[in-house]
Amino acid sequence: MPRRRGPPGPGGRALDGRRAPAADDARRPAPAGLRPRRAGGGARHVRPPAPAAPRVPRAAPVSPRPPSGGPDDRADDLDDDDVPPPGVPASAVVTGSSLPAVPEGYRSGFACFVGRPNAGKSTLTNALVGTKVAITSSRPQTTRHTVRGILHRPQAQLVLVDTPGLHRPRTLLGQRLNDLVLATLAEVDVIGFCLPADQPVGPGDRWIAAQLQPLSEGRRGTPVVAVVTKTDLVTRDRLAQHLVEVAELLPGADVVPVSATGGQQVDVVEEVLLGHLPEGPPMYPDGELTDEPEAVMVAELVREAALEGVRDELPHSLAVVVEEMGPRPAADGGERADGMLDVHVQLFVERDSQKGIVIGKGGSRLREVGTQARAGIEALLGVPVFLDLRVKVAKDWQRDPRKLQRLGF
Ligand SMILES: Nc1nc2c(ncn2[C@@H]2O[C@H](COP(=O)(O)OP(=O)(O)OP(=O)(O)O)[C@@H](O)[C@H]2O)c(=O)[nH]1
Repeated sequence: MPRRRGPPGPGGRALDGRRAPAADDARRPAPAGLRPRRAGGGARHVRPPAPAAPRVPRAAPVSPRPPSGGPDDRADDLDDDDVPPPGVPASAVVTGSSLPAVPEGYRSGFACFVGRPNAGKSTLTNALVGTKVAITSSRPQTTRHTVRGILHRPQAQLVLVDTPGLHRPRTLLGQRLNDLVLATLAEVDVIGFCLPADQPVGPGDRWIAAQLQPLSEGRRGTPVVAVVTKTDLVTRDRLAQHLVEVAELLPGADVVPVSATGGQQVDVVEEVLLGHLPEGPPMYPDGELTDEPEAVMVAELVREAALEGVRDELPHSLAVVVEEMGPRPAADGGERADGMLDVHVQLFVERDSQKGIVIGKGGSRLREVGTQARAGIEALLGVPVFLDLRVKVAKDWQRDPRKLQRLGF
């Protein structure tokens, strides 16, 4: 049976299905490594331009399996056949022949949000982009890979890189996520250090500040902006005190208080970040809001739904992989008029007891997760979706290098 791929990618669609106006050129950046190649010349980037190539599949190649409607309650361990190869396909650049003129003084570049888990980085990323490109939850360490959201302004383009929360790692996964963040920080033009106003500046923040110091003082001299998040949760007095603590932690840095959920000062964060970008042409086509592969976005929507209402260690133990995504054939083997997609998703947990929680009594919880996730996926893809969720145990995957690799970390 041939492997199937996902539907053609809807470049620029966000997790809530919103899509900016279509781009009039066909440039696509490459997500491998932080820097995409610049469409308009590439002078600022080290990598040589890739040969022009067709759009890459946005769904990970996956192992075929028969469609099925219900949860799989077998307690299997992860093995070579269980997980498809790591899910983020390398993209490629397609260079447009007629690029629009870039206004004089146009700026473009990367900003990265960094901070402790749960500091509000993803929520702020979504607020700045104006749509949902990253999943959020009240559970710490929700973000597990770097997510790019793209802001298009008449005089500038800002690529926001939302990173996993920096923390003292307790597992190999935690270590890998920290390494990913530190590698990202070394490449961006400006760093937004998020410090939630409702929590005192603590040892975790001081540790992050120490990681940032060599970057801001090094050859690149990357500017650090202190972004005090969740200001709606504290009184004015508490906020004033917090701002003083932050200014002491990061002497000389711009400090911007913001409430992403309340929409207060989001424009100021944007203005300050844009002010630190170098001059240069846009890197992404107009209208592109994210370069997340579709299969990753689908898996993230399922994980976001599954995170609802679970406690303790379970959020950390949950991993989600899209195994297969493809059009459901009509009865005669041709194409269905409604374009329905079959989407097969595997949820991994670390222990049998966790599996029971995720599935729920008689499969009730998994059904709820499926209903919520399906709504999000249908909004994203714009077609009806048959969503097949299965739960498996991949014992201690967060600490197992082989399993981590199979899960894309
Ligand atoms: N009241 C309030 N809540 C916020 C604000 N920003 C984020 N939150 C909440 O804080 C929680 C964590 O937000 P995220 O954006 O997921 O935090 P994060 O820093 O990306 O978290 P990790 O992925 O764990 O690193 C969520 O429940 C958000 O709704 C804000 O401005 N005000």
